[in-house]
Amino acid sequence: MTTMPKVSLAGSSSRSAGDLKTFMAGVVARNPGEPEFHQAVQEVAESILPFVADNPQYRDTMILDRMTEPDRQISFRVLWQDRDGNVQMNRGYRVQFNGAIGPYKGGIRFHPSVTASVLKFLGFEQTFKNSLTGLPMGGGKGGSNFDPKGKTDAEIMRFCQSFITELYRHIGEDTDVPAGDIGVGAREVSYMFGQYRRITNKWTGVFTGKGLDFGGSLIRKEATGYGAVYFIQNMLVAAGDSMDGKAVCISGSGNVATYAAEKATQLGGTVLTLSDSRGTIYDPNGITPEKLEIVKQIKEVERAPIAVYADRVKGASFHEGSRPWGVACDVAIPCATQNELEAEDAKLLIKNGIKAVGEGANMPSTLEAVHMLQQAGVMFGPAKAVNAGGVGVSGLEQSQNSLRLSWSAEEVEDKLRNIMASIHEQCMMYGQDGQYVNYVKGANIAGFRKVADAMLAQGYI
Ligand SMILES: NC(=O)C1=CN([C@@H]2O[C@H](COP(=O)(O)OP(=O)(O)OC[C@H]3O[C@@H](n4cnc5c(N)ncnc54)[C@H](OP(=O)(O)O)[C@@H]3O)[C@@H](O)[C@H]2O)C=CC1
Ligand SMILES: O=C(O)CCC(=O)C(=O)O
Repeated sequence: MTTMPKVSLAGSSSRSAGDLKTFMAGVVARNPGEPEFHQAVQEVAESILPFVADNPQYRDTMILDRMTEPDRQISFRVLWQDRDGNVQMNRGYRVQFNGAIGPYKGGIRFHPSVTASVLKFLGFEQTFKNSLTGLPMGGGKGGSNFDPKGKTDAEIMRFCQSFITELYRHIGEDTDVPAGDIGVGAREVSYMFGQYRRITNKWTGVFTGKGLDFGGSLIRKEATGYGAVYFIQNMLVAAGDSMDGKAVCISGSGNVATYAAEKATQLGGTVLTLSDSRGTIYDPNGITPEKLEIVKQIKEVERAPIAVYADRVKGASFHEGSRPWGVACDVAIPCATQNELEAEDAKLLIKNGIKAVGEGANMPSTLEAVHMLQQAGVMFGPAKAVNAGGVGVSGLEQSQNSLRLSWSAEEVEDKLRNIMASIHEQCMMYGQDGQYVNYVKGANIAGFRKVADAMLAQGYI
């Protein structure tokens, strides 16, 4: 039997096993000025460090420290021409966070708030999430501070083409397979895929979330929202309850929010809210399937603000600048962006008798809010488990592309349901704390083990 020598890292002072404060001091020293990344690492470290302390093969190799360091990250200049003929410049990024268990996989985000810190937090989270799906996918994330809002279709296309003219050399079906995220849907993925194909003269499954006529998978568009609600349904069933008859508050009105609302309604819930960066719409009568078609028309076709819903639907109101969390509900599904559910919001939810929170967005709750909800005994599903259905179906899209096959919607949704049930089981296995299931701990430990074991088996990587 061989023994691994101990590893030390620049910026990591020696610490006793399980010492969160010293661990985080090392992370902050190595990654200054990256608050979102620090937050994501801390959320993981809080539950993993005690587990690592009990397992010498992880403790002595400092594997968690190693997992906080991306395999590589690149940033590049993106020049594009606007509608008036002016040259505009943005910054593009790809963080290839961890490739131990498969090709890098994760979305591309176009939003003015994109920074290296935001993409590192997303790539770190993605590594654990992809591990939980059971599919061979490493973690990555990319994007740009480009703001697609108000841009013409031609401007979007020129930006996507320019972005890929640099990024194409770093991605590939067996290397790194991007997809959509905030500000990047089928339109943007298709422009990027087209430019990749033009440059390389290859048709490969290098992107997921493509158009259905050229390799996209049925149910990919719906997968993140549907998967989130399947996960929440699993949590409720495990507690002897179900989604049926529940009042549901959802934030956001993009891809994840829309299809979370659709599935929650199909399972018997009543969706009361949606939102966007301008405010919240409240519909006390519930957003029925017919009204959800109005939402899709507003958001997917007209690309207009969700406030328009209140102009078109009798009884609905728009609340400028407010979040949905003050509306009394049984289930809350934050589906917009990071840190959109803070301590004050958690307090309101608890006061109004919330039963379950499932994170559809990535890291939508602050650490303080998570702790408050857990201490109040609320079922809390973390993003890396709850929203893993999107990347799960992306993995299925990769399989279909490799096989040169297309599966039916029923077949894909069946597999999605199984993936979400399996993630729920893994969380239960590692997260049971007496009567309470700590899904944060469960998801972190289950996701961590597979990646850590793969890294250790592959040597010093
Ligand atoms: N798409 C996917 O498959 C997956 C997405 N996710 C995560 O889900 C979340 C939503 O992504 P997705 O639905 O794809 O993105 P979309 O771009 O389709 O929608 C984003 C929604 O969030 C709102 N939003 C964005 N930023 C803010 C903000 N600062 N404050 C309030 N509202 C905001 C947007 O409003 P507005 O239009 O006004 O900006 C919009 O309604 C993200 O965290 C993403 O990382 C996770 C897994 C997979
Ligand atoms: O489908 C994918 O590859 C990525 C989805 C994603 O970006 C995410 O899970 O946050």
